[in-house]
Order: sequence, then C-alpha cells, then structure tokens
Amino acid sequence: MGLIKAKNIWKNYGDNIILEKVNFSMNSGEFCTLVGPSGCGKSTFLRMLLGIEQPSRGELFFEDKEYPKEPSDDRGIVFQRYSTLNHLNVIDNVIIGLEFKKSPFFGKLFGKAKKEAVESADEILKAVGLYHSRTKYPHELSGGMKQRLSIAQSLVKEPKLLLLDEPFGALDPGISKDMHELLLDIHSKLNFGVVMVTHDISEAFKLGTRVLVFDKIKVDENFPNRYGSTIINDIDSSKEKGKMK
Ligand SMILES: Nc1ncnc2c1ncn2[C@@H]1O[C@H](COP(=O)(O)OP(=O)(O)OP(=O)(O)O)[C@@H](O)[C@H]1O
Repeated sequence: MGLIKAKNIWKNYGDNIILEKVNFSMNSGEFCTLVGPSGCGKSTFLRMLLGIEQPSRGELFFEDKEYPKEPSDDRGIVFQRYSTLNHLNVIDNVIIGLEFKKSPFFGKLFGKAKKEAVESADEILKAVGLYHSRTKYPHELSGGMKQRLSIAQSLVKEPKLLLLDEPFGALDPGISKDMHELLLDIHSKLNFGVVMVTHDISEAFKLGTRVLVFDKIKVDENFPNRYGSTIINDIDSSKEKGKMK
C-alpha cells in the first residue's frame, strides 16, 4: 500500500503560485529528502503532508484514502526549533504526547495505562540516548539533546510518516552527524516513511533513499509569481551512495 500519493498538486496564495503540477508517491519505509532554492515551496509541501495546509488544486492521498484535513498522530513533525515544554522534565515531555493521544479529554493517564505510557516513553528515550537524562529539564539539555527529545516526542506516538523541517539546521556539525546516525538507526528498525526538508545537499544524499529536487521549470522575469515549483528531479540516492563508496 502506498503511504502518500500526490496527483497534479497546485498551491497558490492569491496570485502567487508556489507549487504546480506536483506528482509524487512514496511507500512506507522510504526516506525522501527535499532540496531546492530558498522560497521554492518545500515547507509548504511539508505542511500539506502534515495536514495543516490544503492544496489549491489536485489530489492528495494518505494510505490510498483522501488526505486527512488536520494533523493526527499518524503524522509526526520535527522543526528546527525545539518543541519541548520547559516546565516538564524529559520523561514527562514524552509521556504528555501519549496522554493526549490516549486520553484526549483529560490529557492524563492513570494506573495500568500510565505504567504502559512510562514503559513506551522509556523505550523511545533509550533509542534516542536520553534515558539517563529522563529527569532533567529542557534548560539542562544541550541543543542536540533537545532535538533528540523533539524526535522522541514524535516517535513515541508511532507515526506512519515522520516529517522533518530542517531539524538539524541549528546544530553544530559534530552533533548533526550524531543525529544522522541516530535517525538512520531508528529508521532502519521502525518501518515509517520520512519526508525531510534540508538545505544541506550532502545531508540529503546521506540520509535519503530518494532526493527530490524542487524548482521552477519556467520563469517569467516580469511576473516572478506566475509559475510555481515542481519536482524537477527524483533521484534514487542508494545508487549515488553506491558510487560514493
Ligand atoms: N501562509 C502563507 N501566505 C502567503 N504566502 C506564503 C505563506 N506560506 C508561505 N508563503 C510563501 O510561499 C513561498 C514558499 O515558502 P516556503 O516556506 O514553502 O519555501 P521553502 O522552499 O521552504 O523556503 P526556505 O528554503 O527558505 O525555508 C514563499 O514565497 C513564502 O513567502
């Protein structure tokens, strides 16, 4: 079963055409990275996949069904800025997502359900290397640790699709490298799909199984908003990785 299918998607804000004729499909387990010039519409496309923006035209499907019109736990997102709650410690930052998933009305779990939530949170904190910092507060964490916590917050809800918008853009190069290894490791164990926006071409090829290049095919010098971007190249990066070895 396909995870995402986009058929002839267009997106405009008023007269400003951002995306046009975007055709795309991906399966679970694929890791797609999106690259392209600044302002070409990568984040807009990601927001459509999250469900907080709708295409102006065209059809979008999630698991072969009409795309949900709002975010859900099936689709997690990690931004460049951290999504941690400063008044909660590490473990509670992870558990709160499960509490709202399983008890949307009260936002609290009790008894057996709470015990299971703690177990799931501990498991994911082990996977992202934060288990020993589970009682620390966000202000006691480094940037890399906070971003690992943001990833844990998304993954604990077992999303089918993980959306990443330049998640490592604010981190030091050494820390980003560690985060790459972490993400590849978790992705190889859990069969979710990933769509990640990045400005870093080497990161795109290192992490992605597919690198999607967004850009405009046509440019009108007098009316720059007249044409939108589309996917001008869809590269099987496993072949490129083979060449790089
Ligand atoms: N809500 C909005 N209303 C009007 N215009 C918008 C809105 N959101 C985005 N845009 C415009 O859409 C265009 C694409 O923005 P987007 O953030 O998707 O690009 P991007 O490729 O992710 O850019 P960058 O690489 O710089 O982050 C920009 O011109 C932006 O100003």
